[in-house]
Amino acid sequence: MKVLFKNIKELLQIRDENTRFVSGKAMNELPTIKDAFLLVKNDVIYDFGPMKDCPDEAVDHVVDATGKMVLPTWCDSHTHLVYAGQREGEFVDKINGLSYQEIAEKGGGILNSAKQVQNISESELYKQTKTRLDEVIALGTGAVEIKSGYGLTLESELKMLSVIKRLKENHQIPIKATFLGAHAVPEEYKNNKAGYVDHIIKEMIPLVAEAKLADFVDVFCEKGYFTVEDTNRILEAGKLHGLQAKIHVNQFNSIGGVQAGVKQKALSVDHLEVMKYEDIVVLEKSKTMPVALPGCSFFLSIPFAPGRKMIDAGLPLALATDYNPGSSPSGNMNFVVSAACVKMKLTPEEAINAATINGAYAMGLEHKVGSITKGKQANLILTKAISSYHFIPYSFGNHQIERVYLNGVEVV
Ligand SMILES: N=CN[C@@H](CCC(=O)O)C(=O)O
Ligand SMILES: [Zn+2]
Repeated sequence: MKVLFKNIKELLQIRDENTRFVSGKAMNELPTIKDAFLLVKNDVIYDFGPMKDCPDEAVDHVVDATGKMVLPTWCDSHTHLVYAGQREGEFVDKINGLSYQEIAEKGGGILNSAKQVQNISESELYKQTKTRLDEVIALGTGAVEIKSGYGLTLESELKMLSVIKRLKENHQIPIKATFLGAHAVPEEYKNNKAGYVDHIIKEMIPLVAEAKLADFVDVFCEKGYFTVEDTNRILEAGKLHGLQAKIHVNQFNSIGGVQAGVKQKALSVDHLEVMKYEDIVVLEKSKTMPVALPGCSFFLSIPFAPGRKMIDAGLPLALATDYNPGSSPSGNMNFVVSAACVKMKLTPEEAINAATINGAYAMGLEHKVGSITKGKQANLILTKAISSYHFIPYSFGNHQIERVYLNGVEVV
């Protein structure tokens, strides 16, 4: 199957295959070609360049992109898409003055979602999640990471991971699965957190890894959840079973989670709303991708990750939605890109890099998606007719997507 996009007003995020991510000053560069063509052959980007070099060959389908732009689909490297029911009651509690921690203390929060996941069938959980996945694809997401962590029992964690496995089988976009058994301490272990950590290490991780249900291991390293010591122990166990780390750190407190992530060679450290000087410094010498989640900051009214500071210090940065029922009930990467510009003072170039190539790296998918590169999967956004790509983050709360293509085939 051959598809030719021609007369593209501007083709965004052109990279060679050696660019794995961009950092520091380079984040402010977004390589483009104006008046371009792009040829898809057999699901992948086969060729692209200026219109004057457009090949004159028979194709199955031509897309005339006059006035419109083409860019790689968004890479959302941090989501909790698998959950049951909703938690809008907590949203109202929050409006009425309760904090995230206070809601968790009275049985809401992650434990509320865990109860709902424990009481739902796998097929119903799959159905609810598939709807959300289809929605985010329509919003331009073309690669996604999905975590467990609302099961908190072996059976329910496996249920969540099995749902992710089925999504992988039935969807065209690359999906990575992360085991997040250490998301919260379940009710049964309320007075025995060490017992739960042991259960994760001795029973859960070996089974999950053996069944090949996860690509990564995650821990919510935070006061009231899991300590740095717990985190190190769990990540070591994950490593022994072939699971690389991607962890929740510094959402409310800087307690050494970033340092633990770097020590354990985590692929990413995510949240980072509260960053000390030493947290930024330790990342400078690592290959760990910092991931900011502006939707969570917006929804919980907590600080935004200091993205400007991190990029100015020479770091890379990725952006993700954190789509989940408690702290970010939205999987809209278009909003995330806008919020990063408005609230974190990223330029449109930095935000687009953070939401594409750097997001791909944060999932270990940079060889497959995240840029317009020959041989990468042809997961593409065709915008509406827009005056410049700055209009993408500028038009916040809206989106500029006319069509989404997966493997070169129009899906929306
Ligand atoms: N912070 C920990 N986990 C999720 C929120 C989970 C929830 O509130 O249900 C997050 O990434 O924000
Ligand atoms: Zn999260």
